[in-house]
Amino acid sequence: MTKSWMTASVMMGIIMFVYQMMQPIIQQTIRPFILRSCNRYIQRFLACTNPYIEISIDECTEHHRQNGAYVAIQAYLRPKTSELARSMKAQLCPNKKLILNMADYEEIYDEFEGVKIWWYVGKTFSPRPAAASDFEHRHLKLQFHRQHRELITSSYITHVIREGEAILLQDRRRKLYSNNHTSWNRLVFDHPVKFHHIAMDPVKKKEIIDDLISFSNGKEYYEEIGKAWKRGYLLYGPPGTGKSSMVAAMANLLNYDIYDLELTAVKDNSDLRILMQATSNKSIIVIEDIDCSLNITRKRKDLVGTKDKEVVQEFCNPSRVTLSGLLNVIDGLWSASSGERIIVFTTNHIENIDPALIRKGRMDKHIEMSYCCFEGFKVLAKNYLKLDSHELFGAIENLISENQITPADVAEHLIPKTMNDDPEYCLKNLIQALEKAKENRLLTANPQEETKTEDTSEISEPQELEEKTD
Ligand SMILES: Nc1ncnc2c1ncn2[C@@H]1O[C@H](COP(=O)(O)OP(=O)(O)OP(=O)(O)O)[C@@H](O)[C@H]1O
Ligand SMILES: [Mg+2]
Repeated sequence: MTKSWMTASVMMGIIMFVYQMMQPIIQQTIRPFILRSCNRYIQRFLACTNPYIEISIDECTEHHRQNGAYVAIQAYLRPKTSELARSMKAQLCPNKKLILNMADYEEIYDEFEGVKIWWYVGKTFSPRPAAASDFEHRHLKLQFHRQHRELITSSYITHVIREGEAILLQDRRRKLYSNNHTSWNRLVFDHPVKFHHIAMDPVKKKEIIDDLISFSNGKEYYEEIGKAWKRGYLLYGPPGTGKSSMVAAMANLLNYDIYDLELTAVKDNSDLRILMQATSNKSIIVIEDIDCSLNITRKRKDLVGTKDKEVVQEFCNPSRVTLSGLLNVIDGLWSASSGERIIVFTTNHIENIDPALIRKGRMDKHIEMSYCCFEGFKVLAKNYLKLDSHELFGAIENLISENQITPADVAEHLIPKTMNDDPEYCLKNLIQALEKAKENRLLTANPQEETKTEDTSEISEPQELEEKTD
């Protein structure tokens, strides 16, 4: 009996000794291993019982940059936030628009193809922030039932980001860039003109709008046919017929920036290449008065010695940009970039432009901006006088069909000059000007019948215009 007690005591002593020896190993490896295994089983158990999946989108990337996906999702959620959230954060944008985002820890739901999805704004804190701004880390968490995993990961997230980007594009302030030798200066582009302000044949206007919209929605189509996603427009017509206004209306319709390229400020072809490469997608690159910008007019040699304003300008022009340089840069830009771009040339003298510059494929659509027609007048009367009809419209219709008057001239007569100028007064003003122009035209056609000489109409007559434009 005593012997067995002694053996047991020795055994206990050995066990205690071995345990003491093993303790550090148990603490450092075995215990964490057991805990990790338990944790994994707990996680698995929870995953079996919790059917929801979460996706987290951080506000900033690892390099402390703003995460584009977060910004786009936030924009997508804005309409739902203002409708559903109970706690929101208000922010004033540079365009003076108030936007509402979800406040921290707020949750809202969304629905996609009949599936319910929850969005939640979470926040974590850095124990050792590198900077004060690094202390908080916000994230958006998306939660959905696991049976919709395929739909959410393959379609919903793409849909959210695409929609969010479209909202951001709509909200952003567009830019107007103008160039010096090799760089662009940026201004906010706030021109208010829209297509409904443009006076022109309504059928032609609709055709242009449709063309622009189908271009801007044509990413897949252009990919499919293997063509760079670009389109060229040539706007031609007399001064004051709305060419520059049309470019602004195009930018407003498509939400594009405008690069107003002044070729006379560009030293040579290589500087032109640098400038063109610095333009961004979703933009209109416009070269105004292309025929006077460069030494590229077709009749340059024939015109030497004349007093034509453009010819003088042409020979004073220090730019060494050439026609072939311009063609190479345009074609190079188109073939090097797949982005959405429009290039517009405007001119008063289409006949002076080298056909190579405006051939189809470079300038896909040639749009003539011409004198004001009656439909155009109605647009201007609506814009300036808020008139849809008036008893004087009949007289104006007849007079407009007999005269060539630019929309700029019509606008000038319609615009009230004082607070007391009512719409009828402005219409009478226009009628008077049109009658004077008609009289003038008849006199010029038949000088013998000259009776009055004091006419000083501001309206351009066809003969005068031809003199100016030749
Ligand atoms: N078609 C038009 N529709 C509405 N307004 C027009 C139109 N054409 C001209 N205007 C008015 O006349 C002003 C001058 O027009 P705009 O500068 O667009 O003409 P333009 O064709 O570019 O002339 P230019 O050949 O001299 O550059 C505009 O600000 C606008 O108020
Ligand atoms: Mg213009």
